[in-house]
Parts: sequence; structure tokens; C-alpha cells
Amino acid sequence: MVKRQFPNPRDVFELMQFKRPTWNATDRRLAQALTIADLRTIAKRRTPKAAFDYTEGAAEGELSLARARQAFEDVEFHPSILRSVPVVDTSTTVLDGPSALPFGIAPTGFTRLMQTEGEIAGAGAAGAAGIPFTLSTLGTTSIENVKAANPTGRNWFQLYVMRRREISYDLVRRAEAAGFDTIFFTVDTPVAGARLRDKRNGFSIPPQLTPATVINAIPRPEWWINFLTTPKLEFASLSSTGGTVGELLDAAMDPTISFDDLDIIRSMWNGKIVVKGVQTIADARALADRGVDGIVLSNHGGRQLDRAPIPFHLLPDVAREVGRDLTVMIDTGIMNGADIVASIALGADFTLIGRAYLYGLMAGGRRGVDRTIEILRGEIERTMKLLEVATLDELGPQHVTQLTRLQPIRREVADAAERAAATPKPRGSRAGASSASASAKPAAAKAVAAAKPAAAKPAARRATPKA
Ligand SMILES: Cc1cc2nc3c(=O)[nH]c(=O)nc-3n(C[C@H](O)[C@H](O)[C@H](O)COP(=O)(O)O)c2cc1C
Repeated sequence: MVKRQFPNPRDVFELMQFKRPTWNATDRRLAQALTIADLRTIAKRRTPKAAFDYTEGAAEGELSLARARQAFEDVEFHPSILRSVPVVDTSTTVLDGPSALPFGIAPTGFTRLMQTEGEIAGAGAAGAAGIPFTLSTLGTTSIENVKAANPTGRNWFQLYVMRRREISYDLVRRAEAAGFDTIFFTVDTPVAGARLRDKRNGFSIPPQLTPATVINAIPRPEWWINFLTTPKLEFASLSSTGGTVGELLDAAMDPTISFDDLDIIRSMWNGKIVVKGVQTIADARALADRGVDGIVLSNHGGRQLDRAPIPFHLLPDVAREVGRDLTVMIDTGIMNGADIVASIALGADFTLIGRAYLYGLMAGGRRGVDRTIEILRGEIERTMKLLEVATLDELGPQHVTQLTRLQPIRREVADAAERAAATPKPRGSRAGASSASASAKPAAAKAVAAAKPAAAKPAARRATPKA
């Protein structure tokens, strides 16, 4: 029998500690977002479909992006215990400059489409948080205005080398004059990927009003008011004459760009140069041998070649191969601070966020980007504390296993090849081979060939310890 009593008014009063209400609707919305996925939900509600899909979408079947995210989800962490870690230090040095966190904002084109504050919000938030901001060649804010929005922080410039080379060279000169310290030379865009969502939505630049867009606009008045009452939405460095971003890219990009173009840009630029969009170990090696300062393992957020290599899977091998020679960065699929911690543990020096930043921007402009950074910072700090590491340098491959759901199936093939090799061949098989065993031979040979890189894998998981 439970003993009951009259409620004590003082106890009841103590329970009624209501929080002071947040009157600003944007702040209230953002405070409720606990993850980047929550910011995405808000962003989707507030942004017209064509703009949201342009941001969120990837190429073709969007497999590259889905796989990249899956690879981050397939991380198993191995925490240490009893290490006494009351505080963690998330700061790092990247390309000879400071960053308060191990990530920066990736270059994104047409950013004011997502929310009218665009790059000004991104650069301002990055500056306030002490992390670098990267402006795209296809940005909607000029190099000089980004500098004004982030006057004391680090600004990086992403370069597309276009058919009309002089346009690109002029941008390099302006970035240098404005004090940007690094150029990101993007190399995964010889032509545009097939962004099918844009085609299906009839999305064009500048955006056109159709009956469907008008209907879609009704529940999203703020976006439209912003769009119609702020300076015209256009590329800051390029002129466009209608069509999708893909069509514009195809018109502007030059599929014949080569290592020679890289050398020309290097000869014009006194700052650091990073090649963005590296997707093989061989290319990483070639770039290290050429003396570039850094690379970004990236498949452009899945927006170019679909079924491209998963950057997070490439990371340990690339870090081992070139980690001592240049700065290794990674992007594509980062949605959580734990993804960033795992990347650093497996040998990345730095990471970039694309959509995570844009979801924040769409959810609440500048304050939304601040919230993105705050969420990721909290996740990084918490993950480090739970792993019991006090600094990023202490993170290492011992903290992470990449689970194998999305690994190449090479290992099984290799096992089959080893078994086949271990089985004694029947006497006289060469002369009297049946058609079945004859056809098995090339298969076994292929399997052995495939087994070679796989055999190096376990060692490859151990990323290069940073000097
Ligand atoms: C809307 C959008 C526009 C982008 N525009 C560019 C660009 O102009 N230049 C570039 O090098 N990368 C561009 N990217 C790729 C990003 O720099 C980055 O590689 C990618 O977003 C990382 O993947 P994540 O979005 O999953 O973080 C763009 C990405 C998005 C989502």
C-alpha cells in the first residue's frame, strides 16, 4: 500500500520552474535543433523545393552521397578509460594558420539562393567561431565583400579554371589582393554531374516563376520576401543567361584542364594551394610529388561522378601514402561532429562541411550557421571526452574501426583465390582440363590480382601519425 500525503505547495512551486520564453521565432526554432538533421528539417520547411533540392541533391542516383554518409555511420569508436580528461582542446593548425575547430566551411555555389544572407552569413559565422571560410568561384558574394564580412578571420578561395582562363586568373589576383591565404583548385568538375532533381524541378538560374513555384511559395513567405526585396540573386564572378547550374558549368568549365593549369596557377599565387576532388591514392601521390600544399579527398558531395570512391574509405591509405608530405583534408557526407573526430583519427588533418552549413543557413541565416557550428562543436567535444582524448593530436587509428558493410568485397575474392591456390591441382590438368576448370583459371588469376591491394589493407588502416 503506497503511503499518500497532501502535496506540499513549496514542492509544487519548485516543480514550476518555467524557462523564460524565447520571443524571437528564429532563435526558438534554432534552439530546438539538436542535430544537423534537425536543422535540415527546419530548412526543408522554410525553403522552396527547387532551392532545397539544388542544395540537398546529388548526381544521378545519389549513391556517392548515400554511401559516404553510410561510411561515417559505420564507424565503431574505441574509447580509452580513466585518463582524466576534464577539458578538451579542439584547436588545430592547418596550412600554417590556426583553426579553433578541425573543420572549415566548404565552397558552395549560388549560396544566396538558399537564404538571402548567403556567403556573408557563412563568412561572418566562420570568423566568429575562428574557423576558415571558403568562397566558391560560383559564389553569390564578391571576394571583396566576403573579406569585409570576415576581416580578421581566414578566407580561402575555391577556383574553377574555366574555358576563358583570364576570368580565373583575374579571380586569383583579386583573392590575393584581398588577403585570402589559400586557393582550392577543384578538379572533379570537367563537366557537370547529372543533377536530376534540378532537371525535374525545372530549376534555372536565375530562378523563374512557374505555376508550380508559386504554389510552392505559399507556405514559405519569408524566403520569397527576402528574395524579392534584396539585391538580385546572381553569380558574383560569372554572368549567366538562364539554364540549370549544370548547364552553366558545362558552358564555363573546360574538360581539357590538366596538371599544366595547376602549374600556371601555382606560379601566379603566393599563398597555399590545395587540390580539391582527389579520389585515388595515385593522384594523391602525384600531387604530393608536384609539391602542392594539400589535397581534399572529396567527391564533391556526390554531385559529380555517381558511384565515386567513398572519401572516408580512401582516407587511411592516402594518409599513409602522403600524410607526411602534405595536408590531407576530407569532405562529403559529414553530418555530425563524430564524423569529423573519426576522420582526424584516421589521418585527416582537417575536414570541410558543405550541406551541414547550408542546412543551418536555410534554417535561420547567420544564426542558423552559428547553430551548425555550435552543434558540431558540441558533438566533437563530447566525442573526444567520451574517447578520453584531450587534444586532436591524441586521436589515432586505435580509436576507430571502419565497419565493413561498404568495403569492397576484395577480401572474399582474395580468400577464394587463396583457397583455389592451396588446392592441389589434379595431375595432367593442363593437358586434359575440362572446360569448367579452364574457365576457372582466369577467374582465380583475377582474384589473385585483386587480392594484392587487399593484402596491404590492415596495415593501411593505421594512418600516418602526424609529426
Ligand atoms: C549546393 C552545393 C554547391 C556546391 N558548389 C561547389 C562549388 O562551387 N565548388 C566546389 O568546389 N564545390 C562545391 N560543392 C561541393 C562542396 O564544396 C563539398 O565538397 C561538399 O558539399 C561536401 O559534401 P557535404 O555537402 O556532404 O558536406 C557544392 C556543394 C553543394 C551542396
